[in-house]
Amino acid sequence: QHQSTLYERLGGQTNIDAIVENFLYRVADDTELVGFFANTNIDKLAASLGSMICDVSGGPCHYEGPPMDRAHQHMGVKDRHFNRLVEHLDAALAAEGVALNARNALLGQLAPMYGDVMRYQ
Ligand code: HEM
Repeated sequence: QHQSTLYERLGGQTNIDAIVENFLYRVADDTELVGFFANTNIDKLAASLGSMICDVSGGPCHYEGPPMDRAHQHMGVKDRHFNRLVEHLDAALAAEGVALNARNALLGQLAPMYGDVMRYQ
């Protein structure tokens, strides 16, 4: 049987880009989170997130943005913000047709970044 990579199970880059868009709309609609992104270039953020998801899912990308501790330093991120963001990502994955096992696999790749995201809060 064909062994598909997580990248393929996410639907490749076209669907990853749709997932990122869907996710960013959910964040924009969340009054607890949107303020963090007030000074962020959303097009650049979308490209960076798309590259990171491609990279960690085994796709043909290499994330070249800043490390997660520096990218999030001194934002005042709390656990509840982190959890909400993960919920929005899971909802975006589901809305773009990603199966439960692939959703959990991607979230499992991102969850270990918690320590880095929180390092300089
Ligand atoms: C595992 C969890 C997370 C991952 C994988 C992640 C990933 C990323 C990535 C790849 C970037 C782009 C970095 C760049 O290219 O400059 C970024 C930026 C950003 N993240 Fe996260 N993030 C996570 C959690 C969070 C949380 C919990 C918040 C706050 C609610 C947050 C808020 C932001 C903001 C505001 C930026 C933009 C910073 C700027 O304008 O330069 N992130 N994140």
